[in-house]
Amino acid sequence: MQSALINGKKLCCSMLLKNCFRPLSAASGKLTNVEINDKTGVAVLTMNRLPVNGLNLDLLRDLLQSIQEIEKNKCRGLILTSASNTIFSAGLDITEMYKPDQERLKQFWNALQDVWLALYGSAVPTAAAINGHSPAGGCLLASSCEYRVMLPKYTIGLNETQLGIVAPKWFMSTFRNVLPRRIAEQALVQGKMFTSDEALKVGLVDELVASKEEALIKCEKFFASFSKTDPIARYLTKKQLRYNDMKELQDEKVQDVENFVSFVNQPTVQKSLGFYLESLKKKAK
Ligand SMILES: CCCCCCCCCCCC/C=C/CC(=O)SCCNC(=O)CCNC(=O)[C@H](O)C(C)(C)COP(=O)(O)OP(=O)(O)OC[C@H]1O[C@@H](n2cnc3c(N)ncnc32)[C@H](O)[C@@H]1OP(=O)(O)O
Repeated sequence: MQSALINGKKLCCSMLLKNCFRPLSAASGKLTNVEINDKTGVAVLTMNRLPVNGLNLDLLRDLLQSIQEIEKNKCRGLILTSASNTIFSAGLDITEMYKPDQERLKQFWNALQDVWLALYGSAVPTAAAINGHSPAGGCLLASSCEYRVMLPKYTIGLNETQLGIVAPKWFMSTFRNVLPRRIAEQALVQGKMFTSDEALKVGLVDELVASKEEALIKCEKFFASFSKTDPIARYLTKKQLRYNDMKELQDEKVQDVENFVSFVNQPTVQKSLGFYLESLKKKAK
């Protein structure tokens, strides 16, 4: 039986998951759910916008609120996962970008920036239990965490170029923080979607496991590996390592929204998004 060291105590892994979760009510919005493991202090943040966890403005706002509440509660770790059995997140909800309301489009991008800044820069250690496909924005969220565990037979990657769109610099920095530069460059220009096995091989994910329960246990073990590390020293080290990536966006936040809005509104981009949405719908029929 697997076990993990939590607060200096050796605990059987099934004990880590059974009967010890309580909801963090302030953080549970309509589209996210947060539960804290009372034994370990680890929060599980579940995206619950089914069927595909498309990141629309509302889900992004709920995610931000949840991440902030988890930080406020000084949880020992944050595990990001999905309520779906097959999709971690389908990435940005394309309907937010196709024929958009201009004011909402700005708010949408601003919300994505804020979620990224909060997750990438979180003082609480972060991990992703990737229990399904994770394209584009889904991959961005997972790659912003410090550790990733994935289930087999799914795909993950930044596929923007395949959609005729260009991933912003901070998407690319997030990828480069995880992958060797050459692999990141090749994957980004190709818009490559990695299978779970390929993702493990290149280091886009840290481990593969057979079930969501196992993924959560692995994430708990990752957090337990910090039991002898000073939490403030840990956070300040992470902060320094990620400082340049975050500063780049913080300094250019307004310009970044403008770039996004102007890019998305280009007729050729609108056309690509329209075709893509149509192809997704046809596939669903
Ligand atoms: C010159 C330099 C300038 C630089 C400036 C920078 C400016 C920035 C540019 C903009 C960057 C924008 C970045 C975008 C990142 C993204 O995240 S884009 C989204 C990418 N996502 C995808 O490509 C995923 C697409 N979906 C799928 O591949 C599949 O749906 C799935 C594998 C996730 C799930 O498959 P399955 O289980 O078979 O479900 P489906 O039947 O396909 O889907 C069910 C249902 O959901 C709808 N849907 C799926 N994904 C999305 C989505 N991302 N958005 C909206 N809707 C989605 C799908 O159409 C089905 O709907 P219906 O049931 O038919 O209504």
